[in-house]
Amino acid sequence: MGPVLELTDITVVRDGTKLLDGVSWRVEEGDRWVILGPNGAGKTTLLQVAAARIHPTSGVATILGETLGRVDVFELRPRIGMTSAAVAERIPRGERVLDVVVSASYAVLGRWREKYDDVDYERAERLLAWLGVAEHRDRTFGTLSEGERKRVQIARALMSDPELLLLDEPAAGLDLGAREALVHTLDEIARAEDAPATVLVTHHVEEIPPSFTHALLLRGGSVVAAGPMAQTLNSRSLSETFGMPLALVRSAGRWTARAKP
Ligand SMILES: Nc1ncnc2c1ncn2[C@@H]1O[C@H](COP(=O)(O)OP(=O)(O)OP(=O)(O)O)[C@@H](O)[C@H]1O
Repeated sequence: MGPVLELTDITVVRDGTKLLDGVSWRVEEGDRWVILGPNGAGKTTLLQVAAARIHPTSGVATILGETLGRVDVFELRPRIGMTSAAVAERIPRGERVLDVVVSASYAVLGRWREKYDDVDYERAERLLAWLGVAEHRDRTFGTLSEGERKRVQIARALMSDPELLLLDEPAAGLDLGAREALVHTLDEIARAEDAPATVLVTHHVEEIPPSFTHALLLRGGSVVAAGPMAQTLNSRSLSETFGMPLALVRSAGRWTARAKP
């Protein structure tokens, strides 16, 4: 089996601006990547290419063995689980939580017309339980707290048993307790025996689950460093990525960073 994702020298241009500039990146089965970079670095754009949501302007993007431009993306997308603010915005606020999750089996938002089997509902309930939000199954999505919504979205992303899981800032907007609980859950998901290759986008090294294996650092649409965590993520590479002197510390598997005086 080839790589889960392979990008070769991809560029994304919008309105004459290069949002991504010559990015090459390879994700193998079993890899768990974090993408770090400042605001506007191109992280979401990169994830959208990986999710087959946008095509690169130049370069080659191969996702799950299929090359963008030569594949029906509507067949490819259900094989990819994704959470992002943009996806969350499209979830109807009046939708029942259980339906938000179950409707992912057909890669549709808003439960209408499709028929689901008992086995789909059982899987959705198991996922909600795993994510710790089973008791909210009959609430409407709009009544949940931000942290609960993030968990429901992750359950939804896992519903179709994806081969690639993409998480765009899943901890954004969470309080400290909710963030820590989510990092723990993401760690559990990543450690699961049949876990899909996973990519997590964040601004904060504190949000990297201990079991994550690789890091890609992005600045101004270009890769500063990419590879196994131990060789890639350090004070020097992080300082270059964020354009300021930073001290990075790892303790008990978790990372913290602060500006150097
Ligand atoms: N259609 C567009 N035209 C011009 N510039 C765009 C367009 N879409 C996005 N951009 C710019 O591309 C850059 C990269 O955006 P992107 O959302 O990928 O960054 P990001 O690293 O995810 O940022 P953040 O951390 O703030 O979410 C930003 O500077 C953004 O303003």
